[in-house]
Amino acid sequence: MALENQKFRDKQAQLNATDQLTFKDRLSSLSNLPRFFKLVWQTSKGLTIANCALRIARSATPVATLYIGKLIIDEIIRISHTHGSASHTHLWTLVAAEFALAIISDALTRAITLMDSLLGDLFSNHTSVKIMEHAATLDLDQFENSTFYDKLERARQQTTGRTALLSQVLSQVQDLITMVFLAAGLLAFNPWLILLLLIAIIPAFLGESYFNDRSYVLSRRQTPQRRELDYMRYIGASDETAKEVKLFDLSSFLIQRFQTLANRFYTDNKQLSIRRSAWGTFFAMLGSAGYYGAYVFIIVRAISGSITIGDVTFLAGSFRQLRTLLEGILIRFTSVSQGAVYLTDFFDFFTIKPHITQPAKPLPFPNPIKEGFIFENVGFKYSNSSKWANRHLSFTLHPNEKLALVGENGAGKTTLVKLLARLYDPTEGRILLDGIDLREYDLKELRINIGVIFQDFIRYQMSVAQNIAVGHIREQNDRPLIVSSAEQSLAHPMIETLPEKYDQALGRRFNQGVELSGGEWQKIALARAYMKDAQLLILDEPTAALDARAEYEVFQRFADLTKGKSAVLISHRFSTVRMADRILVLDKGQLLEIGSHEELLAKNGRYAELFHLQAMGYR
Ligand SMILES: Nc1ncnc2c1ncn2[C@@H]1O[C@H](COP(=O)(O)OP(=O)(O)OP(=O)(O)O)[C@@H](O)[C@H]1O
Repeated sequence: MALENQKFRDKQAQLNATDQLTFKDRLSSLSNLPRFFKLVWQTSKGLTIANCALRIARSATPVATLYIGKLIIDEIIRISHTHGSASHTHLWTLVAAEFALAIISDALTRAITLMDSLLGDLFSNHTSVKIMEHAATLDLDQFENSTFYDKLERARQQTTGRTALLSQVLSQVQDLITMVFLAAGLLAFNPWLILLLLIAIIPAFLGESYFNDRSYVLSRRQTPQRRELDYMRYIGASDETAKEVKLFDLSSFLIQRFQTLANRFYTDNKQLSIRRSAWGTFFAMLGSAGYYGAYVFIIVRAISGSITIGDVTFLAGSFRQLRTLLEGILIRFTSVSQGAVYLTDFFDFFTIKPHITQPAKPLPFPNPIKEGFIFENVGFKYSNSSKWANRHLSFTLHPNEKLALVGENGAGKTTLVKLLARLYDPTEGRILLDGIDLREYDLKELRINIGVIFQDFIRYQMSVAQNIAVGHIREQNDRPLIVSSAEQSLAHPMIETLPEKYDQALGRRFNQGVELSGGEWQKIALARAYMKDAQLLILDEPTAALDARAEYEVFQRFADLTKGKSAVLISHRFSTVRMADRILVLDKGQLLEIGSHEELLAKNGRYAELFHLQAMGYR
């Protein structure tokens, strides 16, 4: 079975527009259901049990109602044969029983709907949390891969879409039990009726099955476009993009692109829907023919006197209900198996494993760092690119050293610091810390000891305090630490001017949020770096948005604050760069020069060239 499952998965992975799922694939996708129910069970044991119990009770009511109906009719005929002289008590007792049953049955249906919706909401929350938890363990590299994104997207859809699957499977079981009761009556009368029923239903089932396959294949093929459509919808109407959309007058460009995509969806879906509807009508006609065939048969038997009028109503009622139920079950089978196929995507997401993981025997991070970080012929290639972003990098970042990275756009500066923070592992070569491969160290400790602020830091739509605390979220309640971090990054005076100070909500997305300027945001982001006592501080263009005075002050302080620590700075401003102990010049991912400001000027190489170029601009 495991092998079968694996084969099925492999097949899923290769699925493209021309592939179709066979009946066998559908059946094998049902093997996802036990895992699915395990998740449901984990969501709420109480609600799951209550739901099942109510459904079992509800499944017995249709046959009981029909049978009481039959007894009522036979009783009426019996009384009418006596010209009304027989006692009516039994008749009214039967009517009262049917009435009570109708009320119970309605109440059960409503209770089941309630249970379904409660359990569905909880299930959706539970699986969303699971997805977030798992996504948090994955590598940055995996997030940058579009196949991964499609998987994540499909898994996300499952959290809400699959709640329907839950009630479908439970209804399926409930209807099967109901059918057993009803079929028992029909079988006792004439087994051929059951055969007639099957002949009437099977074409409809096969048709439904075929069209569900087609719509699954279509929807899978459309996943990337759907993401693009959502993206268009987002940039067409969001607070973050409104400024540019207005200034560049992008709305008609975006709308046109949205419409082209949306129309393509519509055309593809329309063709399928029309074909589905035409065939559906034909199969429904076949079903009706089967039903009326059986009806005629029952009537003929009643005329010949072999069954009572009560039997006719019971049998015709049973047959009609069985047909509806069986049709429902068969049609639902296709959507259940389709749902189960989608579940494969959901469970597949959880099979994606990160590569950057905790080593089997993690070493404690050295404190203090004694020999520093040594790059040994390090090279790195992004998995979605054939180009080397870094290559042949060999240098040492000494303890307490302030190293600046310089290079043109795309030279590989950010990539280098991502390797230092182990957001990626080198494709070739290795990075040593105190003589031991970085991969040997405890990952959590490593992240605590290396503080990084990237140029594209996130502006969280949360309070000022929370925006700073994200630098070391464990300390989110340590207000004095948050304030002192803000003082160090020079954000404190600005925060003091905000109406709610540290509790001020930032960003416009939520009520009463305040928007900050680019430089103010940058000071807040810088404060994150001071939240933890990291031994290596990495600032990737930390001051690009700061004015000249603020930048000067930040770096005056930075030198003080990073005493006894190593720091890596990325900057395009040479006024900042020259404050570093050494400067590493990168060109196309490779090390071109390394040395102090004076040494590199004396060398008169690329650094000197870039420095003079910028200095000229100020003269
Ligand atoms: N996530 C990614 N996937 C694929 N390629 C990437 C990715 N990020 C960067 N690159 C590529 O790697 C190379 C180095 O990029 P990197 O961001 O390290 O440059 P940088 O020196 O920091 O540039 P800048 O000064 O513009 O910030 C570039 O050619 C870039 O196109």
